[in-house]
Amino acid sequence: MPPVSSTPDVPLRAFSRPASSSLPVNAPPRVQGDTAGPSANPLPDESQPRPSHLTPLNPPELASHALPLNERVSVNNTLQRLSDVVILSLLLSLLAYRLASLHRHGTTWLVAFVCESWFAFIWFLYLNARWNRIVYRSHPQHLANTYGDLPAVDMFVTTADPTLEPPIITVDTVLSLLALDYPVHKLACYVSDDGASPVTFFSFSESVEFAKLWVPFCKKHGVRVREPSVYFSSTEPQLNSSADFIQEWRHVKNEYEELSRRVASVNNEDQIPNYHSNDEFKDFFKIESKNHPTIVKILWENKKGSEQEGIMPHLIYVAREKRPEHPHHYKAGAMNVLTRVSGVMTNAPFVLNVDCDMLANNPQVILHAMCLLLGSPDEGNNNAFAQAPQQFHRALKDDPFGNQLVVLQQSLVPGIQGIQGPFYAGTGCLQRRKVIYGVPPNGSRFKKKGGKFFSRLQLLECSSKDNSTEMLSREELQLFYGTSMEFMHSAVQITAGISSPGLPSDLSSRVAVAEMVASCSYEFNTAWGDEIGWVYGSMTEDILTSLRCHSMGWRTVALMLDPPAFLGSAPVGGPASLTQHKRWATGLLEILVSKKNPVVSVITKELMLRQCLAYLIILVWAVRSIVEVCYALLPAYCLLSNSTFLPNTSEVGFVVALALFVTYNIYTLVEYFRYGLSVRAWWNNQRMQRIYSSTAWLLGFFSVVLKLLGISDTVFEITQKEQQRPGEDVDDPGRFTFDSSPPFVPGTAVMLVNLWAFAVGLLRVLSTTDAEGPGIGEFVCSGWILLCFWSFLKGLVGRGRHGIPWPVIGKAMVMVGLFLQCCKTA
Ligand SMILES: O=c1ccn([C@@H]2O[C@H](COP(=O)(O)OP(=O)(O)O[C@H]3O[C@H](CO)[C@@H](O)[C@H](O)[C@H]3O)[C@@H](O)[C@H]2O)c(=O)[nH]1
Ligand SMILES: [Mn+2]
Repeated sequence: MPPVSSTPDVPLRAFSRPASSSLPVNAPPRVQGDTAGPSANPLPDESQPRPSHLTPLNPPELASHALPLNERVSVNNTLQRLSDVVILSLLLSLLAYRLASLHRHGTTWLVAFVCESWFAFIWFLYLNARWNRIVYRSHPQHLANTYGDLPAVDMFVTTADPTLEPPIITVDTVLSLLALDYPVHKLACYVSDDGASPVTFFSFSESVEFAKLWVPFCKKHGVRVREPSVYFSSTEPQLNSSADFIQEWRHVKNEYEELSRRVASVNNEDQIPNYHSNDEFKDFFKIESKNHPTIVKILWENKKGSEQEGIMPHLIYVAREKRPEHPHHYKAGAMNVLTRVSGVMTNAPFVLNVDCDMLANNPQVILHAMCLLLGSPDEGNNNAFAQAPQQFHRALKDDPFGNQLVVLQQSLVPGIQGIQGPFYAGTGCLQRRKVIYGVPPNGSRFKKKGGKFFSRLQLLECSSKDNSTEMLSREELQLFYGTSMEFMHSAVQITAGISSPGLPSDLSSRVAVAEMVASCSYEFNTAWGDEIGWVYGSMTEDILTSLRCHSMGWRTVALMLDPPAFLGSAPVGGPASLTQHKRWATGLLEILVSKKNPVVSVITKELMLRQCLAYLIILVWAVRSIVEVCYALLPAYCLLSNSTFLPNTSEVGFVVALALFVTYNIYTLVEYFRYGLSVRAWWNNQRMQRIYSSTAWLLGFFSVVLKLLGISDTVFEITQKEQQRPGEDVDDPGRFTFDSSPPFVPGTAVMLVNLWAFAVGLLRVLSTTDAEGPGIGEFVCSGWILLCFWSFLKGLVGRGRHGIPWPVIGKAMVMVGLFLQCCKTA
């Protein structure tokens, strides 16, 4: 759905829409990428001197008469609130009924009571997060009037494995960033390659020549989607296009096809042309991806005074040092290295980061984001970052793996925005560099000055305001930032808000320093990974880092644009989807059981209570699995042991349970309709929710338990990125696939148990007239679970990737046997 414009009836809160803005909300000025002619770029023409009456203003000093950069709009959601309350009341009524009749029933009622209390708690968390809905509209056309001088932005892209993440995907993503509508000399793009792969490096060095064609082409013709594979596969020149345009279009297309052919033809270093004779590659000779020194390469420098100045932004390749004996902290470690490397090279006050498979889909994305971050405190100066929701391209129809997150995000993000703001999601986010350096928002101080670091940073802040950094000794600064003088200097500029960092124009002179700050011992005895940078200690470093930001008292804002700001790829197939959910559940539980959990931050820091409750929705995923599995086994248990866990049809409680079942499903269904989705998408999400919770989330729970017991550490398993697999599966890519990884075992067991129980229960009903024992409710519930696990049922008879492997079935059988034993002894 168009996220913002679908709410035309909303009352405006803070600003009224200025008469001068005739553009539709958030719509890009031009969307025809295939017609010739310059795009209606809201940026000031860089070649023209600025009119003298437009004085450039620094963000904090924005004049009050300036046209608003954004509007804050609160959405009327009375009906939503009402439905949320109705469902909560039904849940509470059911609980009350259970409590009142507990003495008449056995343990099954107690178990049901505990599970349903948990569900009521979860529902309450959702209710809280959806209560106040806020959306923002941004007006990039007003930026040109207000800001002659836009702040610089460093763009980070991470990749880690050329097999799971084919380099062409990363190259395409980078091309889409380089071509964004933003002054070229204000941008720099840094690529982190955790695989230290010569193939990835080769792909990038090959892409530079094409980028020099692509970036000017996009800007000249106002191309809508600036990722070449998407652009060329979805656009043809229109009939009325000029001959010149068509010729240019063909040329660029051919060059792109040539580039992708060259990149695709290289799978290992032996296939790289002139690999051994080319000096460019000598850093990669004989290195292992997990054991090598830092490699920093300037692929393109937008050099002042050179012939090609301004053709495209800087492009820098970084493979940080890796040694087997040093922990690398996965993506968080990579992001921290990029922060430091860019700090000593370009040191932009804003940082944009995306995952390797997440293309910039809206060329004005940075401009829109700036509208939410610049201006007066009212307008965005107090926002730490602008986060775009995760949206996906080439998404499978009807969301067969329930991982396109449409409803989850559309319903929660505006709600959380009404509290302290959306969470940092690891990708598609423009943030202030000073927030990464642990600087709290203006005027906000910690209630409890526990950490030495923060009081020192405050000291740092006041000392640098009067421009005398001597107040902090070099040793003290080192404790935060590490030993590099150059980096410390750059960090002080950022924390003090000095806008024009006096960095050398010659990037190559900074390579040696960059290599030093990218070494793996650099962070020893510093605040990196804790109070500075991306936070270590969780597989979901994004949420942990997000939590620190909100705990400092920052607000954040969602970047919901139409067309969407960024588009990523959602995993396809059972194994990849479950791997991702397992990592998320693991990482989120790691946060919940750590000292950095939000409950602690509410008490000791500036995290708002309601924001903490919003975080809990996701942090409890792994814990939820235990309850969900219990509840999924409950009907089977009753059918097998001839008992009940639901009120029978003659009791009032039955009506409550039925009403709950019906309202909940109608509520969620209506939600799917509201966002333009189908019944099938709704069902897929309902059933995948049940599948994730008894497979991936459960395994996530156990990996954290093992970590807490010190038995094994948690690992970041990279998601396989979408790849066109010719031949196989093209007709049914949405069909569930299996492999022998552990998450499939509990899922198979839950399915088998319910299958067995349903059959046993049915036989009993047919053979006796006993009025005691399970009733319609237990049958419906067990049948519902079987429907949810239908793909597992099909997996019993499926072949190849569509069949559950025998070892998995075997292990599941053992679990089923144990469960049946429990039912007997009960
Ligand atoms: O050691 C590593 C592992 C991963 N990555 C990169 O991290 C990104 C995300 O990895 P991916 O396997 O695609 O995970 P997703 O589950 O798709 O990512 C989501 O979840 C992650 C946390 O679990 C966040 O970091 C991501 O930003 C968020 O998009 C990719 O660009 C990887 O190249 C690294 O740079 N180094
Ligand atoms: Mn990803």
